[in-house]
Amino acid sequence: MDNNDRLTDADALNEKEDMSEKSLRPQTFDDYLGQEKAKHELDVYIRAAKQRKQTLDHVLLYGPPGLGKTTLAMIIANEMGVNIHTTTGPSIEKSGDLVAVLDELSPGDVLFIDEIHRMPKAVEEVLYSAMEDFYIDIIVGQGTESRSLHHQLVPYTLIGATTTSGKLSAPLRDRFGIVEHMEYYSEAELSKIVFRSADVLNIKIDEDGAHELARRSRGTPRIANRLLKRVRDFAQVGNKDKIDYEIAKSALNQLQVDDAGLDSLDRRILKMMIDLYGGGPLGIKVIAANIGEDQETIESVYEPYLMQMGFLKRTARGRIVTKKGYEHLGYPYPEEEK
Ligand SMILES: Nc1ncnc2c1ncn2[C@@H]1O[C@H](COP(=O)(O)OP(=O)(O)OP(=O)(O)O)[C@@H](O)[C@H]1O
Ligand SMILES: [Mg+2]
Repeated sequence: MDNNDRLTDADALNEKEDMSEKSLRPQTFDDYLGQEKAKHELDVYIRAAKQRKQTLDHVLLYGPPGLGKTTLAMIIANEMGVNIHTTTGPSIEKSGDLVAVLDELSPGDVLFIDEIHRMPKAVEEVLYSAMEDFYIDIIVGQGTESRSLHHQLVPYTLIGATTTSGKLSAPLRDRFGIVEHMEYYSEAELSKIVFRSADVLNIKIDEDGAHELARRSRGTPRIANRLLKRVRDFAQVGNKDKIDYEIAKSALNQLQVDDAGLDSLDRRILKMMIDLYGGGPLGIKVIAANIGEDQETIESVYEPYLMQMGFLKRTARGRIVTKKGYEHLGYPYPEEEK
């Protein structure tokens, strides 16, 4: 099965969906639901920076896809009253690309680098001084003729986003004054997000319908929004003018999202571990090889949610399926020592 088509895949969207995401994207802290800790801290730092008439310190946002990192970066720029320039780690191939991006900034602007852990090492090293002291040493000429030019930059705020902070080198990580971890959303928060999105998209949904969607959205707003649109299709075709519990439930079942929000690939991981390896312990490489997904995706997308749900546990010897995981799949739990 092509994993890019998976409904609960929170990763990058095609352009069409991205367009409608824009209208769903909250613009202010008030509209940005959940993430109370990050929101509160950022609100304090932003107000303090504004009072001092300084740029905001560099911010690192990390957490699984679809939890609102890009949205939060845009809100930060918005609340600071500055422009945001957006790029991605892998698209900055050479240090020259980075210089070009930095030279476009006006004083105080936000530079948002998505997937910052995938920036080439050579570029990353140039970024160190650009972050710390707002300058870059540019090497001109070749061999013995080469010399370095001190290139001054305007003060700016770098916001980096990454799905796993462990992928970031220590020197880069240390240069972020503010580090915020994005949490999975609670059902109550996701319900509110579903209501807000339904309102924006002109979809009628009742309390129980919204709750059912929220419960099965992997704690992830992007998935909640996507499921909402698909469930609306089922409601429309079934001649219902409002999404209620029954429609939400039957649509989500047809979409193969189970009542813990697990999709077919989540379940395949657990099943494989039980059927082939007695529930573990298993190394991440073996899991990735058996599932046919790359290790980074397993580690940043699937594993965090399975662990959050308590279906998977990390031990010193590797990953194991928990009793709760066995029970969720309807397998008997082998009671000997695990
Ligand atoms: N706190 C929130 N409140 C309401 N809607 C939200 C919130 N966070 C995210 N969303 C919705 O979820 C969508 C995805 O969020 P966003 O693109 O910011 O995620 P991301 O963390 O940047 O994901 P990725 O790692 O894939 O880049 C947004 O378009 C928005 O509609
Ligand atoms: Mg993003």
